[in-house]
Amino acid sequence: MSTSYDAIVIGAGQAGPSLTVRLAKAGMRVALIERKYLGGTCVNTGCKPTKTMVASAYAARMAQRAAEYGVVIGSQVGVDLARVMARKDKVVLDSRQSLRSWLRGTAGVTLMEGHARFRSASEVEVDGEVLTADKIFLNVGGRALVPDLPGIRDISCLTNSSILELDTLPEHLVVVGGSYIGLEFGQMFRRFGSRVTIIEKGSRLVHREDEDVSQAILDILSREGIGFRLNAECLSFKPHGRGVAVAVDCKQGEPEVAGSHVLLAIGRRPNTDDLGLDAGVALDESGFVQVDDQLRTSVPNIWALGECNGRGAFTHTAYNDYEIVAANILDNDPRRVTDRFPCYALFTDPPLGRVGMTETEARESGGRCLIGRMEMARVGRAVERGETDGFMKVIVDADSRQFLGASILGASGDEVVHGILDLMYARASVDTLVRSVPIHPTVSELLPTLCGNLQPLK
Ligand SMILES: Cc1cc2nc3c(=O)[nH]c(=O)nc-3n(C[C@H](O)[C@H](O)[C@H](O)COP(=O)(O)OP(=O)(O)OC[C@H]3O[C@@H](n4cnc5c(N)ncnc54)[C@H](O)[C@@H]3O)c2cc1C
Ligand SMILES: NC(=O)c1ccc[n+]([C@@H]2O[C@H](COP(=O)([O-])OP(=O)(O)OC[C@H]3O[C@@H](n4cnc5c(N)ncnc54)[C@H](O)[C@@H]3O)[C@@H](O)[C@H]2O)c1
Repeated sequence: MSTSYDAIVIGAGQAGPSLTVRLAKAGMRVALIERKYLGGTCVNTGCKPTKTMVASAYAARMAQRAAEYGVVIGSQVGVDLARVMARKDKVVLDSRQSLRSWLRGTAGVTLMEGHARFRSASEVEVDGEVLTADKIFLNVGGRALVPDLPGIRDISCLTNSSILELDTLPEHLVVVGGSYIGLEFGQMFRRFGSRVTIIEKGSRLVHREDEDVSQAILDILSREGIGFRLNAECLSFKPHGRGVAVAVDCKQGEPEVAGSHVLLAIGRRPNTDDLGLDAGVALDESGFVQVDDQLRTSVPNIWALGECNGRGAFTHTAYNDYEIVAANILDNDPRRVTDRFPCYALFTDPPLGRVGMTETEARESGGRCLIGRMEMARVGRAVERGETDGFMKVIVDADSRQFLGASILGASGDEVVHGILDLMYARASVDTLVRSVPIHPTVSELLPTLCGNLQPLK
């Protein structure tokens, strides 16, 4: 016995729910299967809880700096982790609940709880129940990578999910991995009052960024009292007192870091190993589903969206995958993955807003480029806010005069970078920005000045 649908969506992450509703509104009978929490990583263990906690950490930091602003706080500033977590839990639960109401309230949608596994290219099994459909969409996302590092089975180690359940503040949090997850959690817990050491295998933080960006972030976080161990090439763990000792085998410094807690933040792996994909869907060597530019897999009528296809590891890329698939299937609009520009932010304080090429990539491209750079200390609004760390950098094609990329590390950098991103989508010339009249006093108001002083990239 099986139940037939027009479409099956596996995973209620950042693409699945929107696609489900869109297909149902087009008249299809759609089954959406989720094995854990509606909203997937972003809502439950990713963006939403972390940015809610980053907001608490920012409040703590501003309270600690209050005297610099002439604000007097009577007693010592403290952080109540239980209340930080309760605030985070409310934001997460509200979001999950509103998603549930939306899906339950949409005619044509059947929401199923359970783990989905393929039986054949058109049949999926959930807890013994078999579903069939002509069209199947994978939105299964990913989870923290926890490799079998020496000693890891002898200790208790946190991931981005379990750290969100802590009820006491770590005395000394050792973070393994100096990229998005490690830096966001590292700065947050430092501001809550933990001692924090970040261990990174590479020679610098956020290695995808330009060296000046990596260095500036290291300097900013070091000034907040975070310790770093770079070049930690040979990692191992062992129990130590009530905590963990992490052997780092660096070329210099102490060979071991002992902490009360360890957070592993060394990347993600796709949830494709337990889907029964031997039904024929091709994976790459890291387990990501292979897709074409319109997100079709190697099996006709199976699509893969979001992090599991290896074409983006962000909420906005997963959501754009939904837009691409819906446009192709329902609107006869051939949208493609390669239509989008890479963009993301690192939500440290100050944040890093990024779009398009780095300076290094522009140099490697061999094209004729222009570069502009300005320190945040020159930006009036940053001075007024007392947040002058960082700099802005733009890269422009010298021939077309269109933007190739930008790195905005500084106050509101995550927002300011959209001024450049919008112009990239408009295929507009840098001169459009140079001639614009921005609002004073904002950080964005310095973009025309920055872009009016471009130099050849050597
Ligand atoms: C700590 C952290 C912070 C982040 N911060 C940001 C940020 O600020 N901005 C940003 O853009 N991105 C951020 N990300 C990345 C972002 O969360 C992910 O890229 C995004 O959630 C991926 O969405 P997705 O739809 O591909 O998958 P997911 O959101 O992971 O959803 C997949 C869903 O599929 C379900 N599932 C898996 N297998 C099955 C199965 N066999 N049967 C049924 N259900 C299944 C899972 O339970 C899950 O609910 C962050 C990630 C982390 C870990
Ligand atoms: N702000 C955001 O948008 C945001 C925030 C958090 C996470 N994310 C998403 O989550 C994904 C995963 O983030 P991440 O930070 O876990 O992974 P990552 O792949 O970005 O970085 C992993 C880091 O760990 C280091 N590393 C790997 N093995 C190591 C080892 N044995 N010892 C020490 N260091 C080691 C790597 O050199 C690298 O710097 C990102 O790709 C991103 O898409 C996004």
